[in-house]
Amino acid sequence: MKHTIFALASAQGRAGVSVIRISGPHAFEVVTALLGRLPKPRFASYGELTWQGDLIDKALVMVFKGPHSFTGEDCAEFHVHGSRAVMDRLYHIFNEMGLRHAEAGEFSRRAFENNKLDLTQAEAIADLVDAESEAQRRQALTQLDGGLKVQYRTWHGDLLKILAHIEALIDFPDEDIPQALADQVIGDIIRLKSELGQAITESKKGRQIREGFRIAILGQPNAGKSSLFNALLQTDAAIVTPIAGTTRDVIEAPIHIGAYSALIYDTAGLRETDDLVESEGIRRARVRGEQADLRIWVVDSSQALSSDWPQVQAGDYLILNKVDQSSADVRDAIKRKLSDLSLKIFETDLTTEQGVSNVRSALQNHLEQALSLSTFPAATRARHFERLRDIDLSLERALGIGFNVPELMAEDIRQAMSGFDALYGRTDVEQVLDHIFSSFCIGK
Ligand SMILES: Nc1nc2c(ncn2[C@@H]2O[C@H](COP(=O)(O)OP(=O)(O)OP(=O)(O)O)[C@@H](O)[C@H]2O)c(=O)[nH]1
Ligand SMILES: [K+]
Ligand SMILES: [Mg+2]
Repeated sequence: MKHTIFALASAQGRAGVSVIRISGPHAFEVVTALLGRLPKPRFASYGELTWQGDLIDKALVMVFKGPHSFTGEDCAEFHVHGSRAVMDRLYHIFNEMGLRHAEAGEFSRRAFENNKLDLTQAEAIADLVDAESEAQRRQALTQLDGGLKVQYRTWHGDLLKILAHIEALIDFPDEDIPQALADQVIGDIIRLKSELGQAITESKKGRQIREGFRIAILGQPNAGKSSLFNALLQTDAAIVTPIAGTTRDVIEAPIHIGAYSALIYDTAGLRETDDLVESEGIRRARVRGEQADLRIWVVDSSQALSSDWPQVQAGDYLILNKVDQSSADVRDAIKRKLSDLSLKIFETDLTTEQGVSNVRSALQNHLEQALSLSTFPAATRARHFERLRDIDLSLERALGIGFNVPELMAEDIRQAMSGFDALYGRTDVEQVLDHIFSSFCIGK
């Protein structure tokens, strides 16, 4: 028989009220033992929790009868005063009663095993708990609501129909295959493949929303990169000095921009150097630049641009900094030199933060455009992206083979279908499930 498990469902630490959740076959016995009665399911009931004649706390108690509960098992919630002492005493009693403290993600895992959630929804719970930005919250909620599940089921159903048609056609000798039906099958695969292609593109945005849009600040030493980093974050997290080569490691900080979460990176100034430490910092800076979703180049506009600079690409931002020390003519010359690249150019004086608000509002517009989703919800995790890509490849193969060898085509369609099974968690091996649920927090 399954263990009855318990865990704090609310945040750790001292609080006005803390919620302890228990789930499993003995949940109701525990409530009856402590409260002296079993409240009507789904109704809050206030009373004294006592154990062996000792009053533990006064609490609000709710019970949920399985399968009409989060985990699908009998569940109970104790809303107690959130002190260390109350918690310690209750945990001790639960242990005495033979309950076990839940592992990370164990409540959600039980919900999944009892078919209360599929894997996409379980993942959405973890995301919702972790959500910091408005976009992350919306995305997780849509997914929890079954947005991805419904989409995947629809595609899975389409594949099933396609497979049934192919199997019907397998029985025809080549020359007798009804062409209209064969054409329809091919047309259906092409349509599905294009929808999938769109989902794969969107899943990149989904990941940027979930993990944070990565913005790298790059440029030569002393251009003012760390000054910009600090100005955007309104902190002094990065060291700013007149010494070229001050920043060595990549400094990363989360930043909220409108409804979105982003990660911003300050990096070492790019130059030729014999210094071992600095050159490692520069290597890391370049890597960040390549991986970034957006690059912001900072230039000291009072200095002439060296010939090997900048390595800007279309779509990058260019900050002409130190306008207090440069002339408009020089800045215009730089702009002319770079005019064939489509860059967004800004002028700043970072000692007074002049021009920073323009950069900030451009970033907000940029994220709103880059991350607006056409088909909501988007797949947000690498796991989804990889599976969708595999499914797409199976369809590609099926189209390549066509009705030359319908048996092989059917096999590819079956493979695509099993990709969706894995996405809802129907066929995934234990290991994958362990991996996914262990990343949850305890009490979820
Ligand atoms: N006059 C003037 N000085 C600035 C401006 N922005 C930054 N500085 C100064 O330029 C120097 C270098 O600034 P940092 O922000 O450390 O430059 P960095 O690009 O991070 O430099 P490294 O980390 O060494 O590559 C500091 O002394 C800043 O105070 C500006 O707009 N005008
Ligand atoms: K510096
Ligand atoms: Mg710096």
